[in-house]
Amino acid sequence: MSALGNLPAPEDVDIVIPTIRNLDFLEQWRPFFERHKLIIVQDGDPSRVVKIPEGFNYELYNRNDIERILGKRAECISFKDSACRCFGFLVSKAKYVYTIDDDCFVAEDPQGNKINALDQHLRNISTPSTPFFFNTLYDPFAQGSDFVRGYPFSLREGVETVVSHGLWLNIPDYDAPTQLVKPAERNTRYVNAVMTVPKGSLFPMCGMNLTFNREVIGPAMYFGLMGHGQPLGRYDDMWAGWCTKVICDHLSLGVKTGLPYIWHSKASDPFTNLKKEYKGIFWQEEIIPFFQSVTLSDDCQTVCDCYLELAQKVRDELSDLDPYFTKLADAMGTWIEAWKELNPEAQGRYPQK
Ligand SMILES: O=c1ccn([C@@H]2O[C@H](COP(=O)(O)OP(=O)(O)O[C@H]3OC[C@H](O)[C@H](O)[C@H]3O)[C@@H](O)[C@H]2O)c(=O)[nH]1
Ligand SMILES: [Mn+2]
Repeated sequence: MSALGNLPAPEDVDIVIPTIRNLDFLEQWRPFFERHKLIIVQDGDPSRVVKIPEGFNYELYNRNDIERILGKRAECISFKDSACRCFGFLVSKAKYVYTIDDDCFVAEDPQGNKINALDQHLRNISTPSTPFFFNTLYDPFAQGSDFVRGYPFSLREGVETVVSHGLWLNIPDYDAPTQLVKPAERNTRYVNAVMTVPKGSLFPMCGMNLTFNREVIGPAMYFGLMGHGQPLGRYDDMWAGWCTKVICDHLSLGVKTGLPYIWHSKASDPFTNLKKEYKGIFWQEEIIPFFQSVTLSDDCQTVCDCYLELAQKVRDELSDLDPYFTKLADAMGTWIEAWKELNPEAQGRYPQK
């Protein structure tokens, strides 16, 4: 089946970029980005001037803006960590968000064509996902693909796709221990596939090259408390991904991963990363079984309701692991309060079925 949904209009897609750098990388993306609004979340010193190439339509927010807009609720937005990007999700008014790191450039496919990552994400998210039964020819809605023999016809309609997770050539998104033992490893494998993450399976969501339906799953895309004053780093996107996937499974919404690729240019320091990650490396051995065992009640009416129920479960079941999880559960609640105040129209509806 090659049903390619109608791609969203430029005004329906905002691009959120967290940054402690300058944004020269945008020059490479200009053909693909310049019709979209950029929401730039400037982390670190708010007095630093961020150089933004001419010709882009952007909103720029620094820590002072975050505190001005959110007041006391700003405490749920991380400082000195890329997790700050979720503030951009909060203030966007677009149906879709694409978030990308400022050291990610336009990649080329094996034929040497420049990859319009945003276009591929929008194709992914504009066609259904198939979480209930794995299609061995990958995404059946991609051009030149279909459902294979034996695939139940009753399941071929699929479900609404709300997340499209892209990948990275050159510097892969490895954790610090892997970076340390494989410092020279570069990802040169271009796998031409998009697939649905099956229902009941979690996945490590990376925020480097990610698109989602903000109106539906935005409330679950809280990049957890990291960075300054927190015991953890580099688990912000992972936390958002685990919460999102549990809620998507509950609401029969779809998550796809695979194409598009971007070219990730900078390997961050593995020793710094180890200091940020190390608690997460053993905590996640308890966190993953928690998310795998979570069941959400049927009377949750919206993603916001699901998220608040999930936050309560975090508070009840993970606080013995470390008091941090009580703080994180509180921050999840604050996030939803801020979301509801700034986005009353986007509570994350149940699928209309
Ligand atoms: O304190 C900070 C540090 C960075 N940023 C911005 O976040 C983006 C990612 O930063 P960087 O490329 O230095 O980190 P990586 O290790 O490559 O990124 C991975 O780990 C962190 C995130 O989860 C990220 O998505 C992963 O890919 C970049 O735009 C920095 O400017 C920041 O805002 N504050
Ligand atoms: Mn990077």
